[in-house]
Amino acid sequence: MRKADEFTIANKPIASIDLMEKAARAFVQCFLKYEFDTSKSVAIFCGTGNNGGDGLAIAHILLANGYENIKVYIINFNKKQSDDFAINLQRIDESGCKKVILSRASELKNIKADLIIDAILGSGLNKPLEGEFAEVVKAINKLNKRIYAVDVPTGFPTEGIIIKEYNGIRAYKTICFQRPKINFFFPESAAATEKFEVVEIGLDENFIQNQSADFYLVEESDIKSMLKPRKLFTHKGTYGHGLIIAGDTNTMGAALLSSMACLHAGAGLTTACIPQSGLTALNTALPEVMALPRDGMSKLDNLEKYQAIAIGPGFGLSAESKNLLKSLIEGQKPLIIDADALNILAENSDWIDKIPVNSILTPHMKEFDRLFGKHEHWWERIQSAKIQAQKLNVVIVLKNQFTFICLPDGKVLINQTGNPAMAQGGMGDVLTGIIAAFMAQKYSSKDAAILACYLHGKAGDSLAKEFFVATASQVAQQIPKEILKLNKIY
Ligand SMILES: NC(=O)C1=CN([C@@H]2O[C@H](COP(=O)(O)OP(=O)(O)OC[C@H]3O[C@@H](n4cnc5c(N)ncnc54)[C@H](O)[C@@H]3O)[C@@H](O)[C@H]2O)[C@@H](O)CC1
Repeated sequence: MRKADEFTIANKPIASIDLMEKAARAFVQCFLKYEFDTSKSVAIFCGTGNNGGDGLAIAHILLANGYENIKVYIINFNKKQSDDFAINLQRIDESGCKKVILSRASELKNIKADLIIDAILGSGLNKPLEGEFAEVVKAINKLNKRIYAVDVPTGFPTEGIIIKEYNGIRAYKTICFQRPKINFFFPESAAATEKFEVVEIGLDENFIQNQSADFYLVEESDIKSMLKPRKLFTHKGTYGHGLIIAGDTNTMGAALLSSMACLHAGAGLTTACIPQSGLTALNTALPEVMALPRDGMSKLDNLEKYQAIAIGPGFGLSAESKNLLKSLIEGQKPLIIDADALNILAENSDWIDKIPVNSILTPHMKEFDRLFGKHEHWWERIQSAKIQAQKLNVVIVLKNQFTFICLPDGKVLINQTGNPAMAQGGMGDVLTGIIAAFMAQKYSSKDAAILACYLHGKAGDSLAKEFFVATASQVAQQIPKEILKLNKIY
């Protein structure tokens, strides 16, 4: 972003002070959507760099928008001011806005504000907060008011390790500029901000898009361009055959959910490879799905008829399950490996290097750590996932609120769809079934993983508008509706 900022200033007819003004306007426009009661008092805490400069510009724009009770607090601990901060300080002085300059944290007393805007430090943070900065932030957090952070909560690193003892601003909402910061996608960011919203500030988009980066956001436009229409004269054979090897006596539901998702995400044929004990349940719940009883089997024949093979949901850890997984790994056909199959792999780590290339692994955090070692921080976990995806030549779908799709070329795609209404058992089984459906339809492993993660989350997002909780079966059934919204041409 810093490079984009410099490029925009150098190549577009815009001075850096005007870019700051644009950023401040974008912040205020977003802020006013939520805080339209202009009788509220607002305390704006400003550092003396460009983040603080934004804060000052926000103050005079809020004044112009009817907020009368605005006070800026200048955190003057660094003593050095950026040029644009200095210009905006002069503007604030001319506007007559109330201003307090703080040279020490202890001078911060008797703050009576309904709302707080944090513009002390932004993306320029270069080390964790300490000393006076840590003290002043502690005092601001203690006020227990709704805090809106400008671009980044003070003390929160935009990338890299987020320390466990996070001592920065605890914002209600962060309104950030042009692109979300990578670290907002890690669960540890919950300590720094409850929500974040991205606003456009007019940086050069062509420049940003052409930058080489390790992290990419999955956008709806990517999904639209990937989805293939279902054409006239096609038949079930056109859309491939997915095999779901899943379920055990007490976990048959996982096999049903996965198979149901494979069906709804468009595989031409779906076969569930389950224990005999699940046949009645399968035939009753999903008459479209075929059954392949696997009792006593340590190897499956005729695998060439399946275009996608998923293994793991509710699969169990029995000797029989282990033998079956081993034979499939030795078969060198790409697999979708989930849940218990990942746990079996973790117990047999010498198999990991033999996973067929172009396979897709779908671990959640704990499964990932069981496979590849314990990680204290999400940043480190993602770095490991990147390395492993490259080394093994597989796709690793690291599941969380925001799912990271790590590709064999070292890129990491971030899926932004999905929501807490989906926090319920069975969701992972459904995701596995959707991936299998796209693999069956001859999408590459990469595209199948991206499409499945996006549509799975999108289905949950649609359901969350209507339901407090979205169940895994509902998500599976919602998938064809989501595909239709994005791909209407027949
Ligand atoms: N392209 C962009 O992203 C734009 C950025 N703007 C603003 O500019 C901000 C970045 O501004 P700056 O680079 O001036 O940096 P900041 O304003 O974030 O920080 C100011 C200075 O504080 C010092 N500092 C860093 N860590 C510290 C610590 N732990 N304790 C004490 N001091 C510390 C550093 O010397 C740093 O340069 C962004 O967050 C955003 O708010 C906007 O004005 C417009 C455009």
